Amino acid sequence: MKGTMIASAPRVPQSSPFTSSVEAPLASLVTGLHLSSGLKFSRQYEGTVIVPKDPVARFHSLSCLAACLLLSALAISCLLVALQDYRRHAIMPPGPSPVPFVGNKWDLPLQKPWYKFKQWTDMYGSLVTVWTGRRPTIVIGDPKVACDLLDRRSGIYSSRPRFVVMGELFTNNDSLLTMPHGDKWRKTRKIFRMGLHGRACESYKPIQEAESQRLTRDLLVTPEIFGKHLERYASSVMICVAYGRRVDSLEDPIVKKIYDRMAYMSTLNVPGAFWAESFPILKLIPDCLAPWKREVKRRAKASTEMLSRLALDVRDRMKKGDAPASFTKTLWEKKEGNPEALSEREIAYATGSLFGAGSDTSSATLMSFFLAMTCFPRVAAEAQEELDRVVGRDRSPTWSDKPNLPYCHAVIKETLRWRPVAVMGGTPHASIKDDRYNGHFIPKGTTILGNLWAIHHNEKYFKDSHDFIPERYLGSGKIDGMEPYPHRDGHSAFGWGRRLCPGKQLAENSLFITITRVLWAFNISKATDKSGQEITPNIFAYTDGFNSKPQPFQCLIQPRTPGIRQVIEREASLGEQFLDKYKCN
Ligand code: HEM
Repeated sequence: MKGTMIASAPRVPQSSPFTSSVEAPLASLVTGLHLSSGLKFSRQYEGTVIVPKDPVARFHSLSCLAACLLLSALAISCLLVALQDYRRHAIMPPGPSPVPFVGNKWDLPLQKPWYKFKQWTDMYGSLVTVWTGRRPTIVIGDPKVACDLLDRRSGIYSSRPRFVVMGELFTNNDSLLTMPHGDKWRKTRKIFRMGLHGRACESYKPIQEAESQRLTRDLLVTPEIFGKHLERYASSVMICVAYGRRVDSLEDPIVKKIYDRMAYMSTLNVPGAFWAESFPILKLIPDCLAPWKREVKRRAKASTEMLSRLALDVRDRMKKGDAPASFTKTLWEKKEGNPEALSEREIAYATGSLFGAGSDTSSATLMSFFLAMTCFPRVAAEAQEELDRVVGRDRSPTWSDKPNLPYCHAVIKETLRWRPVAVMGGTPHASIKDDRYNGHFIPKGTTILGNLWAIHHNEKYFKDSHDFIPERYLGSGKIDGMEPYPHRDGHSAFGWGRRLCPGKQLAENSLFITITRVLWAFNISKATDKSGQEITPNIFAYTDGFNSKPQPFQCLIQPRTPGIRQVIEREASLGEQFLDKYKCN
């Protein structure tokens, strides 16, 4: 008690930090707290204030008291927040126990989280809540629940979570993939429908056909680099669809630039790479103090310039009358005299989204098909029997054969189910309204992941789910004892509801024309090592990341007959002739 004096409230000196009528009671509380061990609290209520005599000690004492008060306030707020979170945890779907404020950060694996999420689905049920800090993510592991929420209630569950760095800073949310639900998304989505569905989609079929003829010849000449051929095929189709120009090799400067952009974008979405994702306020730090932000903006500017150049090049070719049909051409045509149409920048970004969303997904799915054919030779033999019966050996399959090839069609569906490239369901959804489902509360702003690894390997719907069995999709589609899949496609590889992949039709056409051609043309089997032993690829060896594809593996790709070899050569020359108009210097 040394160095303090007791004074009555009206005598608080004017120089005191607590002078106003509001602050005076606060002063008494502060002081009371500081000295609570030696003074009776009742004195506060008597209006007394305890002030140290010595000004330095007094300052010291007051600042300690202020710190104590702040700490106590902080502790109380933390407690209240933790209590509120505890209540939220209790009413939301179950999941691994979160640590206050940290959530399940330490439970989350750094790689291939879909495995862990499936384990949690098996433990906790079809809806699992995982907390990143205080933000909930609900992981769906059952197809019926995914359809109930993401399809049937798509008015609520069709937004995207906030992507501070990739969405807001890098693309200004001009990329459809990360665009939140709203008018801009609706307008862009409409444009995608117009440019990729129905008649537009039909107009791209000749490109897909000619490119698949070229792919078949590539596989004939250098089968050992089949993975590269599949990537080139998918890239060329996407660049043709997007800009009306094809690419002959993955070394094409345009492809390299686009791949470089995609590689950079994938670094922006790595969890934990940017503090601004957890603390969005950091986005407001001035550029001069945030080198990371300067770099993102520099790359964004270069990216916009590249995409704009590609889009403007189409417009220039249109003026010269030298632009074949393409998505960008359609957008420029719609822009003519229509003030509501997309701006130049929006056109550049809309078309820019196509390549990122469509090339890797298509080539990865085709890689999975090759893996399945290597490991399940019975299936390839069944499909070839169908192809020989329907198509014969004098020509390769074409679009008109589609209705007569149910087994091949089932192979395509089974590929999409067996190893979905967007293994976590693609970009997560987010809810825009509080909701309830099966007695659980799902608050507005919750991130929702449809974990396709759990959904497509849910044993209630798919027996022996890691076996490649196209017969699941034949007949009634209902296998004895199995629940019927709640979506008519029999899988959810293209996502759900209003966010369903707008390139689905285009992708399905690509898969049809390439898969039937490859099966018609080649025998795919296991490669052998130096001692003649068969090499069996690991059907679980897949890459990590947003799109998961098979790790490189070996297989033997051989033409089925000498006659087929000749047909491949002949058709590839016709394909090359058609593709001439898509060549760009
Ligand atoms: C096998 C090939 C493909 C697969 C498996 C696939 C799968 C997906 C999935 C799962 C989503 C997320 C859906 C959701 O959020 O519910 C998606 C979105 C999207 N896909 Fe695809 N996709 C493929 C090919 C394509 C192609 C060829 C294009 C373009 C021509 C494309 C363009 C898009 C776009 C723009 C989105 C974002 C839609 C939005 O956020 O509103 N995709 N895709």
